[in-house]
Amino acid sequence: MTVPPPGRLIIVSGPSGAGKSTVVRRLIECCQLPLELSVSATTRAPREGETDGKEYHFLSPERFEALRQEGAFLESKEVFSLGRWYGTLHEQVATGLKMGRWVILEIDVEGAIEVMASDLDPITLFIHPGSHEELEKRLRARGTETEQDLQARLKTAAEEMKSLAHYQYAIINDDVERAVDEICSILRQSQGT
Ligand SMILES: Nc1ncnc2c1ncn2[C@@H]1O[C@H](COP(=O)(O)OP(=O)(O)OP(=O)(O)O)[C@@H](O)[C@H]1O
Ligand SMILES: Nc1nc2c(ncn2[C@@H]2O[C@H](COP(=O)(O)O)[C@@H](O)[C@H]2O)c(=O)[nH]1
Repeated sequence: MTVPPPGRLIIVSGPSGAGKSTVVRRLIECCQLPLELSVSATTRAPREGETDGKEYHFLSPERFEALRQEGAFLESKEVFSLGRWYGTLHEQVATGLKMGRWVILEIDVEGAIEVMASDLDPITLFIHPGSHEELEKRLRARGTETEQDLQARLKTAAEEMKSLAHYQYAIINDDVERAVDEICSILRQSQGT
């Protein structure tokens, strides 16, 4: 039986609305590496068009807390301080890495810093849109948040920008295809290291 080459862990963080999901989706489509997204668990409600198990595992607060108590999460955070939890499941990561996949965690800064301190040796990327004005424009255009939620996301964004120095690479997502090319080159260069 052939043993697959070892997998890698990749962390993608950045303010809500920076375009992380858009860029990661495209990266997985077009970068010739065995990339896969780790599907996080969350207690937030699904948005229109989101499917359980695809964008997230949508859980009740009780189920999420039970999993937390069991130690099922590599990390979990109450992102935006609005009572909604998000977490990376150990099993998602372990299964992907064992199969030689390059597993992408799309997670907030606090969760990312926790994973950086582990022995998983992640490649770390911080995606931002170039300006706070552009971020607000994108979040408003996406139209998925209430005004209260949007304001919480913008406030958190200002805080998250201060953590950019914790990351190995900062990517400006001013153009999706350009950002994807840049990230794909970074990942390819790290192959074999
Ligand atoms: N380079 C870009 N230029 C203009 N609009 C963009 C760009 N990249 C993404 N967008 C748009 O910005 C919005 C936010 O993108 P996306 O949902 O991917 O952000 P995100 O960082 O994953 O947000 P969240 O953290 O809230 O999940 C979307 O409507 C998306 O189509
Ligand atoms: N610490 C973690 N943060 C996570 C995880 N999954 C997503 N996120 C972060 O949440 C925000 C908001 O996501 P949205 O889908 O509600 O727009 C996003 O910016 C991610 O940074 C996780 O498992 N752990």
